[in-house]
Amino acid sequence: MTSSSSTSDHIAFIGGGNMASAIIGGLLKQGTAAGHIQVVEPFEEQRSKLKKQFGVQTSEGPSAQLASAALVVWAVKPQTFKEAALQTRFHTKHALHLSVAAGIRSDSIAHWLGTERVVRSMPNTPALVGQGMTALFARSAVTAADRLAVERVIKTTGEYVWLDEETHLDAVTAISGSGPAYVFYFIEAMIDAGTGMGLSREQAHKLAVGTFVGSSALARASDEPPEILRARVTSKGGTTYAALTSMEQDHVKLLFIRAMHAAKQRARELGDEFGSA
Ligand SMILES: NC(=O)c1ccc[n+]([C@@H]2O[C@H](COP(=O)([O-])OP(=O)(O)OC[C@H]3O[C@@H](n4cnc5c(N)ncnc54)[C@H](OP(=O)(O)O)[C@@H]3O)[C@@H](O)[C@H]2O)c1
Ligand code: PRO
Repeated sequence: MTSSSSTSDHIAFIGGGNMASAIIGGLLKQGTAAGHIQVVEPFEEQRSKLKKQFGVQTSEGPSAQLASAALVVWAVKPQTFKEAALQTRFHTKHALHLSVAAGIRSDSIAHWLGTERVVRSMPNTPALVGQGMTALFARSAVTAADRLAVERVIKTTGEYVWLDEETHLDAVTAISGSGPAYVFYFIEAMIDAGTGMGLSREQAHKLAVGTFVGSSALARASDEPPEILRARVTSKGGTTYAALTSMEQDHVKLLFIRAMHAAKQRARELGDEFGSA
């Protein structure tokens, strides 16, 4: 840390919604004291939930107390980032800043906060169970010690990868940031199909979720690419072949790829729309 930075291990979250909760959950599970976490969250109901679920300190708006935070995690929506930053910047001058916001570029964040010590990230909600995937990008002024401080937080939520190019964060957003929603969408479809075929919802849920968990574990453990793993399931003239042929005829893969391009495009638009200086 630089001489001007806070040396405490206190962390402040600006915005205490879904993503902040997922990271806070990871931090607490890995032994961070709840008293070392403060959350600025304007929504009363959400503040009560955070206090009840995690025992962290909360406040409705930014205050001088934020000065004790060595790290400030920005977990507000892209649409409200600028407003929140301008309200908060006076109290967080000496902190290192970590943004999880989609699209908002580090140039904007550094400008709004008046500091170059900004790391941008794209986590995902499996962080809540310690199985998140996060990509990180550091501005050039971010020191090795700052990177370590960020890694200490992010590794409580799962795995991470550093990116050399900030623009790649938009692709990460489309793949792993939004990715859990695609997985849940396919799980939903499998449950709907299963119940439509006469299984109970409970049975279909167990089968669908277990299939995703098992297949992901197999893909991770295997040296072979997913095409080969898929081929092993697909007996000639069998049931999987029938399903995959149906999907190919309906261009499911193409449409799915197109959907991820739409997500990437939206990340870029969010940066353009809400990230101006
Ligand atoms: N959810 C994900 O899977 C995910 C994954 C990766 C990255 N992200 C990013 O994480 C950020 C937060 O997303 P989210 O899903 O956690 O959204 P969210 O659940 O809506 O949380 C954002 C919270 O910030 C609060 N807020 C609004 N203005 C504020 C201010 N001035 N100061 C402090 N807090 C304020 C909101 O309160 P109100 O509701 O009262 O406005 C809300 O509770 C976004 O930038 C998103 O791109 C999300
Ligand atoms: N959730 C945020 C969004 O939908 C960013 C990635 C996941 O915009």
